[in-house]
Amino acid sequence: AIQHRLWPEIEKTVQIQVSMAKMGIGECGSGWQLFAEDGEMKMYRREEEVDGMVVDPLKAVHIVKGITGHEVCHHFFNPQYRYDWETTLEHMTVLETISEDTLVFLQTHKRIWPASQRDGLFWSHIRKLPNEKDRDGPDIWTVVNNSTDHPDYPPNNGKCVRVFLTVCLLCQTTVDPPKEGTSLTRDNLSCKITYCSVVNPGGWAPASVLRAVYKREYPKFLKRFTAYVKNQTKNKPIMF
Ligand SMILES: O=S(=O)(CCO)c1ccc(-c2ccc(C3CCCC3)c([C@H]3C[C@H]3c3ccccn3)c2)cc1
Repeated sequence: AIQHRLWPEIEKTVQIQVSMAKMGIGECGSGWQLFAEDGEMKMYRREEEVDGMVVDPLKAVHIVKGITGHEVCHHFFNPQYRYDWETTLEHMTVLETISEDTLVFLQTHKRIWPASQRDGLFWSHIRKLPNEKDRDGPDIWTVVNNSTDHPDYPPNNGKCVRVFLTVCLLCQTTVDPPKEGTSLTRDNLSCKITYCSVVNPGGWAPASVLRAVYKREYPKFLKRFTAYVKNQTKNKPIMF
């Protein structure tokens, strides 16, 4: 197949992001502070600024029962579900369908006072990865989102400030085998979700405001998104 212009960047970014997502918090370099915890969900951030702007990297780990990594990534990647779970979204369009596993999105997020409204333009790629720990075990699934350019939508030419983001959702499914002679049900499934994101707000916004927004929005986002996937899949056949 002919190679798309973004393919080399996608390949490299996915490898880097997946290897970073696989690292434990300890290995990931120091400075991670736990800033939110809710049951199995733990959220860490590092306080970092670039040109005086808050770009705090975020790493969240969550363990959710009853769903698979494929189901989580499927609902995160596909545009048709996004308005159901992404509450800060004002508008979303797919600018380009590079392939069935690679899309280019343009999204505007609801304005967060006193910051000006933001939009994001990024490629999104979904991929199944071999399970290196357990060759017979379920595959690992990932979605990587990374800011990119598009000739028709240059940054900051309308009402929105363009954010620059890199996001990696990495999902590892675990199956606890059912008792002899009983069939596999969703009670035998659990999924370890690692969500990493770095969002550069693109234009100045008060650090205190941004950190308050992140502290409120990220836990809400991950809880709402995982609850959405559980609800969407509970009466459907398991998608491995
Ligand atoms: O995981 S994704 O790819 C899912 C596709 O939508 C993703 C996630 C988050 C963002 C995003 C973009 C802008 C902002 C801010 C920056 C200054 C003012 C708006 C925030 C901050 C507000 C925080 C936030 C955290 C989680 C969810 C939404 N909102 C987040 C974009 C994409």
